[in-house]
Amino acid sequence: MSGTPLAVLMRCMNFAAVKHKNQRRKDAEATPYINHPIGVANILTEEAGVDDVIVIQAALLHDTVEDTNTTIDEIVEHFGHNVAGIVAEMTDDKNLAKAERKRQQILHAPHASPKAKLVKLADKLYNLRDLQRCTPCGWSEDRVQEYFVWAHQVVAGLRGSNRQLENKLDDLFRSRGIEVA
Ligand SMILES: Nc1nc2c(ncn2[C@@H]2O[C@H](COP(=O)(O)OP(=O)(O)O)[C@@H](OP(=O)(O)OP(=O)(O)O)[C@H]2O)c(=O)[nH]1
Ligand SMILES: [Mn+2]
Repeated sequence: MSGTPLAVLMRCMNFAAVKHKNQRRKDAEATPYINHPIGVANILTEEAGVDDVIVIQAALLHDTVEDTNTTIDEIVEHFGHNVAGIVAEMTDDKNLAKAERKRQQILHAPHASPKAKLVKLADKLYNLRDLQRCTPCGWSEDRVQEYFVWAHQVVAGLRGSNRQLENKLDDLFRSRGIEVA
């Protein structure tokens, strides 16, 4: 928590890298998983004009609790309540069946905090671009298209948060034949 903003960000990046060290993305190249949280943080600074360090910290840490053994208490201890709150908002309940988890994301999106909405938009933008880049191992074309349709429904609940990200997401949805309002 203490330290210059730069030191705090490097501590987050290091924490996420250690936590995700054995994970790979689902693409054929098995890209290191850490590329994703770093890429989400980079979208926020480079493409969304975000300069709130709390949001960038949360972006770097956003999948640690959902996808590794990290607990929210650990995030609180190392990075404080503000960051931990956003990470909690980014964490799906893995006890729920997948279809229900996906439904919950659509339902919860409109009620997310403004900072969590920014991270959620950047997360979806990264994942949709990743799907355009290459199909994850074992995914059919239909599954890819279903992810776009579902992401469009989640993004509907996040609108009004960041014009640049929403415009780029809308371009992607249109490229997939999904009508945007
Ligand atoms: N597009 C893409 N996604 C990959 C890849 N490797 C891992 N993922 C992750 O897979 C998740 C989407 O896959 P699903 O089958 O829908 O979800 P699941 O992993 O939770 O079962 C995303 O998780 P998430 O970050 O929690 O996001 P979200 O599901 O909440 O959008 C995404 O980060 C990849 O190579 N390409
Ligand atoms: Mn993610």
